[in-house]
Amino acid sequence: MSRAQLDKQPHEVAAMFDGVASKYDLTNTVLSFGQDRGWRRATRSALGLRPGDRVLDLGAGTGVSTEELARSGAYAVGLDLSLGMLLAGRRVRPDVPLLAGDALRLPFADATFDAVTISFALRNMVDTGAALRELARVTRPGGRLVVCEFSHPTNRAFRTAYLSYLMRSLPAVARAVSSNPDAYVYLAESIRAWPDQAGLSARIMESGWEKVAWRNLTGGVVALHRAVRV
Ligand SMILES: C[S@@+](CC[C@H](N)C(=O)[O-])C[C@H]1O[C@@H](n2cnc3c(N)ncnc32)[C@H](O)[C@@H]1O
Repeated sequence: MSRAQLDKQPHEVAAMFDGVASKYDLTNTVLSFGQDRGWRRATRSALGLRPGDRVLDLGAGTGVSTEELARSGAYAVGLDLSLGMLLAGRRVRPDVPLLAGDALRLPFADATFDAVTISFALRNMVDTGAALRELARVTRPGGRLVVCEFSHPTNRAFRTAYLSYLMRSLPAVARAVSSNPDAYVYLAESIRAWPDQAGLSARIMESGWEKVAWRNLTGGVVALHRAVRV
């Protein structure tokens, strides 16, 4: 897959997720060996939410990540570009507020949220810096950001085994489970091309955020980056 194919335009990304929406939650749990639940709990905990806080879950998809945030007693709202993902979410999570919209033009006033978060979606955005700046715009000064995203395992032997799983086994498993296996070839390629923990940290710092720190989950398969709105 070429770099050009990885740089998908927003309507192409939305169409790709429309195609996997019906089995998205199940496929995630299978491909991550059930680790996804722990990653979502860790994201909620890193946000330090208090009851009544307003939190935006950007790239919420089916609302599986938004639902976890609401467990803290915060008012959690999800936003996504793919109507297919939102409709699939509406069917199984009718109580989770989910809105249609684009990360680069969020339909919220400045400083609306106490906290913002994005799980496994920043990697899909054509302009990462612009999405992070737009998240900063809708967050109050001192508000928190947590990015939960695939990253790069730190142990060399584990990294080699993981890359083999990513590039060989994952597309094969996706062929058996998913309604759109090509989307999982894109997933593997986009993870490999994504910046490492320090690289993403630098990008966040350049985009309206300070006090950036990260924590690896599952040996660095996923990293949680925390930051505070300048
Ligand atoms: C891998 S899913 C993540 C869903 C959910 N957050 C989770 O943790 O499972 C990525 C989501 O990002 C959404 N997305 C990609 N680009 C977007 C954009 N520009 N604006 C809003 N959502 C976007 C996609 O439609 C997709 O539903």
